[in-house]
Amino acid sequence: MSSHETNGLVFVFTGTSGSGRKTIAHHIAKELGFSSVVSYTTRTPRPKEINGKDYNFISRKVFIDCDIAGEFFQTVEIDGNFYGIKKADIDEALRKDGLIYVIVNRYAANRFKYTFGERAIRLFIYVNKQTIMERMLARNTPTDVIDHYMNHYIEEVSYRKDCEHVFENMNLQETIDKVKATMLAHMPTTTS
Ligand SMILES: Nc1ncnc2c1ncn2[C@@H]1O[C@H](COP(=O)(O)OP(=O)(O)OP(=O)(O)O)[C@@H](O)[C@H]1O
Ligand SMILES: Nc1nc2c(ncn2[C@@H]2O[C@H](COP(=O)(O)O)[C@@H](O)[C@H]2O)c(=O)[nH]1
Repeated sequence: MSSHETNGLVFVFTGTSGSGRKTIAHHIAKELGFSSVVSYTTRTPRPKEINGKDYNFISRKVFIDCDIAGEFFQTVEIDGNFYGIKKADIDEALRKDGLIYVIVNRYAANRFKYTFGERAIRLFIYVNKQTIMERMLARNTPTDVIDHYMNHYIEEVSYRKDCEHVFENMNLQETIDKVKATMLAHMPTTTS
Protein backbone atom coordinates (compact mmCIF):
# COMPACT_ATOMS: atom_id res chain seq x y z
CA MET A 1 0.00 0.00 0.00
CA SER A 2 1.46 3.40 -0.89
CA SER A 3 1.61 6.18 1.67
CA HIS A 4 -1.14 8.21 0.02
CA GLU A 5 -3.60 5.61 1.23
CA THR A 6 -2.58 5.80 4.87
CA ASN A 7 -1.35 9.25 5.97
CA GLY A 8 -1.82 12.95 5.53
CA LEU A 9 -4.38 15.57 4.65
CA VAL A 10 -5.49 16.48 1.12
CA PHE A 11 -6.90 19.94 0.48
CA VAL A 12 -8.82 19.78 -2.76
CA PHE A 13 -9.40 23.20 -4.32
CA THR A 14 -12.26 22.90 -6.72
CA GLY A 15 -15.07 25.11 -8.02
CA THR A 16 -15.80 27.20 -11.04
CA SER A 17 -12.98 27.82 -13.51
CA GLY A 18 -11.54 31.32 -13.32
CA SER A 19 -12.95 31.91 -9.82
CA GLY A 20 -9.54 32.41 -8.22
CA ARG A 21 -8.68 28.90 -7.00
CA LYS A 22 -5.00 28.99 -7.97
CA THR A 23 -4.51 32.52 -6.62
CA ILE A 24 -6.01 31.59 -3.26
CA ALA A 25 -4.40 28.17 -2.97
CA HIS A 26 -0.87 29.30 -3.86
CA HIS A 27 -1.09 32.35 -1.59
CA ILE A 28 -2.09 30.28 1.44
CA ALA A 29 0.41 27.53 0.69
CA LYS A 30 3.21 30.07 0.53
CA GLU A 31 2.18 31.51 3.90
CA LEU A 32 1.84 28.11 5.54
CA GLY A 33 4.89 26.65 3.81
CA PHE A 34 3.69 23.66 1.84
CA SER A 35 3.91 22.82 -1.84
CA SER A 36 1.29 21.90 -4.41
CA VAL A 37 0.91 18.70 -6.34
CA VAL A 38 0.87 20.04 -9.88
CA SER A 39 -1.26 18.38 -12.56
CA TYR A 40 0.07 17.27 -15.93
CA THR A 41 -1.76 18.44 -19.01
CA THR A 42 -1.59 18.26 -22.79
CA ARG A 43 -3.30 21.64 -23.07
CA THR A 44 -1.38 24.53 -24.68
CA PRO A 45 -0.04 26.95 -22.05
CA ARG A 46 -2.00 30.21 -21.73
CA PRO A 47 -0.30 33.62 -21.47
CA LYS A 48 1.54 33.96 -18.12
CA GLU A 49 1.18 30.28 -17.20
CA ILE A 50 4.39 28.81 -15.80
CA ASN A 51 5.47 25.26 -16.54
CA GLY A 52 5.86 23.36 -13.26
CA LYS A 53 3.73 25.85 -11.29
CA ASP A 54 0.40 26.12 -13.07
CA TYR A 55 0.78 22.76 -14.80
CA ASN A 56 3.41 20.36 -16.03
CA PHE A 57 2.84 20.80 -19.76
CA ILE A 58 3.55 17.59 -21.65
CA SER A 59 2.81 16.14 -25.09
CA ARG A 60 -0.08 13.74 -25.76
CA LYS A 61 2.42 10.95 -26.42
CA VAL A 62 4.17 11.41 -23.08
CA PHE A 63 0.80 11.65 -21.30
CA ILE A 64 -0.46 8.45 -22.88
CA ASP A 65 2.79 6.61 -22.14
CA CYS A 66 2.58 7.64 -18.46
CA ASP A 67 -1.08 6.60 -18.37
CA ILE A 68 -0.33 3.18 -19.84
CA ALA A 69 2.48 2.78 -17.29
CA GLY A 70 -0.11 3.37 -14.53
CA GLU A 71 1.58 6.52 -13.22
CA PHE A 72 -1.57 8.60 -12.80
CA PHE A 73 -3.77 8.69 -9.69
CA GLN A 74 -6.55 9.96 -11.92
CA THR A 75 -7.00 11.41 -15.41
CA VAL A 76 -9.70 13.37 -17.20
CA GLU A 77 -10.26 14.67 -20.72
CA ILE A 78 -11.73 18.17 -21.02
CA ASP A 79 -12.35 19.79 -24.41
CA GLY A 80 -9.92 17.37 -26.06
CA ASN A 81 -7.08 17.94 -23.57
CA PHE A 82 -5.85 15.42 -21.01
CA TYR A 83 -5.23 16.28 -17.35
CA GLY A 84 -3.86 14.08 -14.59
CA ILE A 85 -2.05 13.94 -11.27
CA LYS A 86 0.72 11.44 -10.67
CA LYS A 87 0.63 8.99 -7.78
CA ALA A 88 4.36 9.46 -7.12
CA ASP A 89 3.93 13.25 -6.81
CA ILE A 90 1.15 12.78 -4.24
CA ASP A 91 3.23 10.34 -2.20
CA GLU A 92 6.34 12.49 -2.30
CA ALA A 93 4.48 15.65 -1.16
CA LEU A 94 2.71 13.75 1.61
CA ARG A 95 6.02 12.38 2.87
CA LYS A 96 7.61 15.82 2.75
CA ASP A 97 4.86 18.03 4.17
CA GLY A 98 2.27 15.66 5.67
CA LEU A 99 -0.36 17.38 3.58
CA ILE A 100 -0.99 18.29 -0.02
CA TYR A 101 -3.17 20.58 -2.03
CA VAL A 102 -4.47 20.11 -5.55
CA ILE A 103 -6.54 22.27 -7.89
CA VAL A 104 -8.88 20.08 -9.89
CA ASN A 105 -12.40 19.64 -11.19
CA ARG A 106 -15.18 17.52 -9.71
CA TYR A 107 -13.98 14.22 -11.20
CA ALA A 108 -10.62 14.33 -9.45
CA ALA A 109 -12.23 15.81 -6.34
CA ASN A 110 -14.53 12.79 -6.14
CA ARG A 111 -11.59 10.45 -6.65
CA PHE A 112 -9.64 12.09 -3.82
CA LYS A 113 -12.70 11.84 -1.58
CA TYR A 114 -13.13 8.16 -2.44
CA THR A 115 -9.48 7.33 -1.72
CA PHE A 116 -8.77 9.57 1.27
CA GLY A 117 -12.22 9.75 2.90
CA GLU A 118 -12.31 12.24 5.79
CA ARG A 119 -8.72 13.22 5.11
CA ALA A 120 -9.77 14.83 1.80
CA ILE A 121 -11.26 18.27 2.35
CA ARG A 122 -12.96 19.83 -0.66
CA LEU A 123 -12.80 23.64 -0.71
CA PHE A 124 -15.24 24.91 -3.32
CA ILE A 125 -14.43 28.41 -4.64
CA TYR A 126 -16.86 30.23 -6.89
CA VAL A 127 -18.06 33.59 -8.12
CA ASN A 128 -21.06 34.33 -10.30
CA LYS A 129 -20.72 34.00 -14.05
CA GLN A 130 -20.98 37.74 -14.70
CA THR A 131 -18.12 38.50 -12.29
CA ILE A 132 -15.84 35.94 -13.95
CA MET A 133 -16.62 37.50 -17.32
CA GLU A 134 -15.88 41.02 -16.02
CA ARG A 135 -12.59 39.96 -14.39
CA MET A 136 -11.45 38.20 -17.55
CA LEU A 137 -12.34 41.10 -19.83
CA ALA A 138 -10.49 43.51 -17.51
CA ARG A 139 -7.37 41.35 -17.90
CA ASN A 140 -7.62 40.99 -21.69
CA THR A 141 -8.03 37.24 -21.35
CA PRO A 142 -8.15 35.48 -24.74
CA THR A 143 -11.70 34.85 -26.00
CA ASP A 144 -11.25 31.08 -26.19
CA VAL A 145 -10.31 30.99 -22.49
CA ILE A 146 -13.38 33.05 -21.53
CA ASP A 147 -15.57 30.75 -23.66
CA HIS A 148 -14.07 27.73 -21.90
CA TYR A 149 -14.90 29.21 -18.46
CA MET A 150 -18.46 30.14 -19.51
CA ASN A 151 -19.20 26.80 -21.18
CA HIS A 152 -18.31 24.80 -18.07
CA TYR A 153 -19.85 27.13 -15.47
CA ILE A 154 -23.24 25.46 -14.93
CA GLU A 155 -21.78 21.98 -14.66
CA GLU A 156 -19.02 23.14 -12.31
CA VAL A 157 -21.14 25.26 -9.97
CA SER A 158 -23.53 22.39 -9.27
CA TYR A 159 -20.76 20.49 -7.46
CA ARG A 160 -20.71 22.88 -4.51
CA LYS A 161 -23.46 20.99 -2.70
CA ASP A 162 -21.12 17.99 -2.37
CA CYS A 163 -18.15 19.87 -0.94
CA GLU A 164 -17.15 20.22 2.69
CA HIS A 165 -16.65 24.01 2.48
CA VAL A 166 -17.95 26.63 0.03
CA PHE A 167 -16.53 30.15 -0.47
CA GLU A 168 -17.71 32.93 -2.73
CA ASN A 169 -14.57 34.83 -3.82
CA MET A 170 -15.60 38.45 -4.09
CA ASN A 171 -12.99 40.22 -1.95
CA LEU A 172 -9.74 38.30 -2.45
CA GLN A 173 -8.13 39.00 0.94
CA GLU A 174 -11.33 38.15 2.80
CA THR A 175 -11.61 34.86 0.92
CA ILE A 176 -7.96 34.02 1.60
CA ASP A 177 -8.49 34.67 5.31
CA LYS A 178 -11.60 32.47 5.44
CA VAL A 179 -10.07 29.60 3.45
CA LYS A 180 -6.87 29.74 5.49
CA ALA A 181 -8.78 29.64 8.78
CA THR A 182 -10.76 26.66 7.51
CA MET A 183 -7.59 24.81 6.50
CA LEU A 184 -5.90 25.53 9.83
CA ALA A 185 -8.93 24.17 11.67
CA HIS A 186 -8.38 20.83 9.89
CA MET A 187 -4.65 20.70 10.53
CA PRO A 188 -3.28 18.93 13.60
CA THR A 189 -1.89 21.32 16.21
CA THR A 190 1.73 20.71 17.15
CA THR A 191 2.60 20.41 20.84
CA SER A 192 5.91 21.70 22.15
N1 LIG B 1 -11.37 38.23 -5.52
C1 LIG B 1 -10.83 38.54 -6.70
N2 LIG B 1 -11.10 39.72 -7.27
C2 LIG B 1 -10.61 40.07 -8.48
N3 LIG B 1 -9.81 39.26 -9.21
C3 LIG B 1 -9.50 38.05 -8.70
C4 LIG B 1 -9.98 37.63 -7.42
N4 LIG B 1 -9.51 36.39 -7.18
C5 LIG B 1 -8.75 36.05 -8.25
N5 LIG B 1 -8.75 37.04 -9.16
C6 LIG B 1 -8.09 37.05 -10.48
O1 LIG B 1 -8.89 36.22 -11.33
C7 LIG B 1 -8.06 35.57 -12.29
C8 LIG B 1 -8.33 34.05 -12.24
O2 LIG B 1 -7.79 33.58 -11.02
P1 LIG B 1 -7.15 32.12 -10.92
O3 LIG B 1 -6.26 31.85 -12.08
O4 LIG B 1 -6.58 32.02 -9.55
O5 LIG B 1 -8.48 31.26 -11.06
P2 LIG B 1 -8.64 29.68 -11.24
O6 LIG B 1 -9.96 29.34 -10.68
O7 LIG B 1 -7.45 29.00 -10.69
O8 LIG B 1 -8.65 29.60 -12.83
P3 LIG B 1 -8.43 28.35 -13.81
O9 LIG B 1 -9.79 27.82 -14.06
O10 LIG B 1 -7.81 28.95 -15.02
O11 LIG B 1 -7.56 27.36 -13.13
C9 LIG B 1 -6.62 35.95 -11.96
O12 LIG B 1 -6.23 36.98 -12.83
C10 LIG B 1 -6.71 36.44 -10.51
O13 LIG B 1 -5.71 37.41 -10.24
N1 LIG C 1 -9.92 15.96 -12.90
C1 LIG C 1 -8.88 16.81 -13.03
N2 LIG C 1 -9.13 18.11 -13.27
C2 LIG C 1 -8.07 18.92 -13.37
C3 LIG C 1 -6.74 18.47 -13.27
N3 LIG C 1 -5.92 19.53 -13.45
C4 LIG C 1 -6.70 20.60 -13.63
N4 LIG C 1 -7.99 20.24 -13.59
C5 LIG C 1 -9.19 21.07 -13.78
O1 LIG C 1 -9.59 21.03 -15.13
C6 LIG C 1 -10.36 22.20 -15.42
C7 LIG C 1 -9.85 22.86 -16.69
O2 LIG C 1 -8.60 23.46 -16.43
P1 LIG C 1 -8.00 24.63 -17.32
O3 LIG C 1 -6.72 25.03 -16.61
O4 LIG C 1 -7.74 24.07 -18.67
O5 LIG C 1 -9.03 25.73 -17.35
C8 LIG C 1 -10.22 23.11 -14.19
O6 LIG C 1 -11.38 22.95 -13.39
C9 LIG C 1 -9.01 22.54 -13.51
O7 LIG C 1 -8.98 22.80 -12.12
C10 LIG C 1 -6.53 17.08 -13.03
O8 LIG C 1 -5.39 16.60 -12.91
N5 LIG C 1 -7.62 16.31 -12.91
